[in-house]
Parts: sequence; structure tokens; C-alpha cells
Amino acid sequence: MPAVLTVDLPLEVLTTDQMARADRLTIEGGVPAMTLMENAALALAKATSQILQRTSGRRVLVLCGPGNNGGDGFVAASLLRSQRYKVRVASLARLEELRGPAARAAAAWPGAVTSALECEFEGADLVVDALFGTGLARDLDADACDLVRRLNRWRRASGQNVVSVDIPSGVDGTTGAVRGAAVEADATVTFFRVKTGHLLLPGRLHCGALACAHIGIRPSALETLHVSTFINAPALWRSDLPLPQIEGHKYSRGHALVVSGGASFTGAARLSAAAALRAGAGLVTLASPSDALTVNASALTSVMVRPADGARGLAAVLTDERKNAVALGPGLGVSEESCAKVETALAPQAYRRAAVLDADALSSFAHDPERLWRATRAAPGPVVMTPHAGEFARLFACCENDGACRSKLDKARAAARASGAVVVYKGPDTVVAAPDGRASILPSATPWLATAGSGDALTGIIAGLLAQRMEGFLAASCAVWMHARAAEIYGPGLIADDIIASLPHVWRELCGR
Ligand SMILES: NC(=O)C1=CN([C@@H]2O[C@H](COP(=O)(O)OP(=O)(O)OC[C@H]3O[C@@H](n4cnc5c(N)ncnc54)[C@H](OP(=O)(O)O)[C@@H]3O)[C@@H](O)[C@H]2O)[C@@H](O)CC1
Ligand SMILES: Nc1ncnc2c1ncn2[C@@H]1O[C@H](COP(=O)(O)OP(=O)(O)O)[C@@H](O)[C@H]1O
Ligand SMILES: [K+]
Repeated sequence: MPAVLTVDLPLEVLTTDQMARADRLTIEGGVPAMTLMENAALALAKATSQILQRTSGRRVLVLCGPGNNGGDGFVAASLLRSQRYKVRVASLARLEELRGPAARAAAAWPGAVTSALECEFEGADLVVDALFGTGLARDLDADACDLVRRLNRWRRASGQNVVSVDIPSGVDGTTGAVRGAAVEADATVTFFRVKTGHLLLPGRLHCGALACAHIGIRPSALETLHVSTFINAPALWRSDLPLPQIEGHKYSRGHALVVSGGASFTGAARLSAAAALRAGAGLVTLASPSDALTVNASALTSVMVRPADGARGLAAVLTDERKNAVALGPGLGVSEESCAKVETALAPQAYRRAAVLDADALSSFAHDPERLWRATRAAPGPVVMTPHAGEFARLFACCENDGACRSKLDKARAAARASGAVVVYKGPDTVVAAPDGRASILPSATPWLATAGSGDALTGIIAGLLAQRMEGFLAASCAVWMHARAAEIYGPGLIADDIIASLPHVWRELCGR
């Protein structure tokens, strides 16, 4: 998928069940199913024709499936034919098996229909994939898998374009999983709202450029769907973004405390501390074990350093109420002492202190996650946890193995519910989930982010935003986006320090100056 961090897509993201309800409500409200299908086909034909004009192609092969996704294909085929493209149609089902609007769409197609299983791709300049959409209910059978794999091989060998209707056939629209085999598309035109399967891996990698078309479903349909999943884009959190005020001062921008590891593990916490400052915290202090004080102090300028040995030392530093956000984990070490430090940082207080837990602050509880959750649930302020897949598996095995958790999104939500914390489940499709059920999915991220210290920088950005009193879920979502955008702006060759150096460019974009 091309970079879409700054592309406009509607924020709400639906499951296939929610989309089916939106369809049903609209049809019950008086919009005929055929009208929705015609609108969907119009958008599809427009996108297809734009690609054909760009590539000077004229010959289109439309592959139609047994449901309404295939119906969209038949209507689009008729539209493209009326625009004088040379269109062939191949169907997976026998025409007499089609029902409802799909049957009517097929009956209105004036040309021949061949069998999709036997069709040749040679001679096509573009293939429209209208085999399966949001109604995919099980794995593709062997014949359909074979067809999809042949299509993918032809696309790679010929360099021609494939446009998928609604979702690449074979991708589960809700989980993003591949059900046997899945079409690799250059572009996907979906309808009304993006589905979770478009954003979660591996589904996202099959979509190509994703466009979302209006087909006559009113946005008010969203009210009855209780949508709680959103694309992680500035529109989600921009109005809550903390900006320095003319009448403000450094203390009004918050004071983040980052906890350093021992003498040979200090770099990670320094990255977090620098990132917290760049994210806008007015002050950042590094709480350092005495044996690491010199190395930390000699490597820092705008970040302050204070001695703090063990959990007691940390408690002493934290008596200063102005230190309103604390970050622990990077370089902390996996140990009982780290557990004690986390419990100290989360200890109930009369004032609201936010916390970010990453890396060793999570792994130290791998043998007893319930102990961590007792602390996170009792914490006086928002808690954000930032596990990568390995840390998530260690800490949230119960959510990993729960049969009801079918996707990364489900797992992150279950983890947030269990812990009472905001969970940032990192990776190329980072999911942020809040205990109240809200979730965001990052729509793209450069793989250059997979570099040592990158997660430490993210921890710091979250801490910096929390110090400025941004709400937990929004702060975590915003930090994940800023981190990815900083990397996107910097480009190839990125190392963790560059993410931090690139943050002023991200701020400039967000502030519009
Ligand atoms: N509703 C609306 O108003 C609008 C809907 N729109 C369009 O409709 C699409 C949804 O249509 P849909 O619900 O008919 O499902 P669809 O994706 O075509 O597939 C279901 C068919 O496939 C079958 N089937 C399933 N899995 C299978 C498998 N593994 N292997 C083989 N067969 C399998 C299943 O049969 P069954 O499970 O009953 O055996 C059924 O026949 C949506 O993506 C959008 O493009 C737009 O026009 C806008 C308005
Ligand atoms: N392939 C990838 N594509 C995009 N982002 C990635 C990829 N791999 C990792 N990331 C991101 O990079 C960061 C790595 O964090 P983490 O694994 O904790 O690294 P470290 O421990 O070295 O700091 C996370 O924000 C993660 O989402
Ligand atoms: K499709």
C-alpha cells in the first residue's frame, strides 16, 4: 500500500458484520439494494477507467463471484463496455445460481459469460476482481485458490493491474487473514467505510492503493453501529494535541520522568528521554542508578539527571508531584527489582500521574501478569503499555489463546480490558486499544522503523504527550502516528535518533507552520 499516513479516508472502520448492518438499515430505509450496487459499480468503473487511461489499456477481464461482490462486477462490466472498453466477463458460479441484485446485474450484462475457473488472463490489460467481498464466509476451496494464485502469477509476470472490488478476494474483511489464498491487488475500491481487514496485516498488503467510495449509505447509519475502531490519523486526535500557550511556562507543559537502567544499559532510556522532550514535555528528568550517573550526565544536556537507586530511590524522586508522567522499561533489565519499580511508579497517589510501560517493565512480569494488572488497574492516572509481538505473547498469553480473539485488534482490546491500561500492540499495523473499547489502527508505516531503539523513542513520545495531559488513548494513538510520520519524512537509512530529530518536522506539519 502506498504511504497513506496523510491521505483522507473516513475515520470510522467497520467489521463486515457492521457493514452488512449498514447495508440492511439503508435498504430498510428505502434505498433499493440495486441502487447501492449501481453506485458501487459506478465508483469501481471510474477507478478502473482512470487506471486504464493512465496505462493506455482497453481490454478488461471481470471475474465475478457468486454473491453481490460479483453483482458489482457485472454492473461495472456493463458500464465499462458502454464506455467502449473491450470487456470480457468470467463467472465462478453458474448464472442460474445467482440471486437478488447479483442475478439482475448478470441478466443485464449483454455479452457472453465464460467460466472463471477456465479463463485465460492473456490479452487483458486489467483484471477486475469481483469474486468475494465482505460475504466471504469460509476458506476458498481448491479451485478458487488455484484461480487466485493463477491471477497473482499473471499479474506479477505481465505487470498489468488488478483492481479489487470492496476487498481483495480471499482476505477476511474483519481480521485481515488470508482464507486459503488472496488476490494481490494494485487498487481496492471499498464502499462507505474501510473495514478492519483492509488495515490489519496481511490483508493490508493485498489491497494496493485503497479508496473508499460513497454509495448512498448515510453517515447517520454509523450511530446505530456503535463504531469504536478508527484509522489512526490526525483527525482522530488533532483537536486534543497539546500546543504551547503564550501565557504558559515549562511546568505547564508537564514534567516527564524516565527511569534509566544500570551503567551498561543507559542508551535506551536516554532515547526515550530525548523523545519525550521533542514531543513537547516542558521538562524531562532521567532517574538514574548511582553507578550510571556519570555516563548519563555526560551524555545529556537538556535532559536533567537525578540519582535513584532501586524502588526506594524511585519513590523518593516521585514525591515531586510535578513529575506527572513516568516511563519505565527501556534498558531497565528483567528482574524483581524492575517489578518493584513498576509498582512504585503505579502506586496509588492523591494526584494523577500517567505512566508508560515498555520492554523490561513488561517482560519482568511474564511469570505473573496478574500482578502487573493489579498495579495497572489501581494506578491513579492513565497507563499505556507498548508491547511488540514477542512481549505481547509473553504477557497476554490468555488473549493470544482465547478463541474469541480472532485478530490483532481483538487481542489488543482483550489485553486492554484485562489490564485496565491502554495497550499499544506494535508492529507494521500498530493497534492502540483502550479499556473502554476504543481502538485505532495505523494505516501504514515504513519498515525502516524496525531498528534498535525505535520502540524506546515511541515510549518517550507517549510519555511526552501524557506529561502534557493528553488523554491516554489519544496520546498513545497520536504518538504512534507521529513516530511513523517522523520515520516516513526521514526516509531510508533511518536510525532511532533520526526519529527524534525528525519530530520538529512532524510538529510543523501538524501545526500548519
Ligand atoms: N449488500 C449490499 O447492499 C451491497 C453490497 N455490495 C457488494 O456486495 C458484497 C457482499 O455481498 P455478499 O454478502 O453477497 O457476499 P460476497 O462477498 O459476494 O460473497 C458471498 C457469496 O460467496 C459465497 N461464499 C462465501 N465464502 C465462500 C467461499 N469461501 N467459497 C465459495 N463461496 C463462498 C456465498 O455463498 P454461501 O456462503 O451461501 O455458500 C455467497 O454466495 C460486498 O463486498 C460488495 O461488493 C455492494 O453492491 C454495495 C451494496
Ligand atoms: N516492519 C515494520 N514496519 C513498520 N514499523 C515497524 C516494523 N517493525 C517494527 N516497527 C515499529 O518499530 C518500533 C519497534 O519497537 P521495538 O520492537 O520495541 O524496538 P526496540 O526495542 O529496539 O526499541 C515499533 O514502534 C514498531 O511498531
Ligand atoms: K473482491
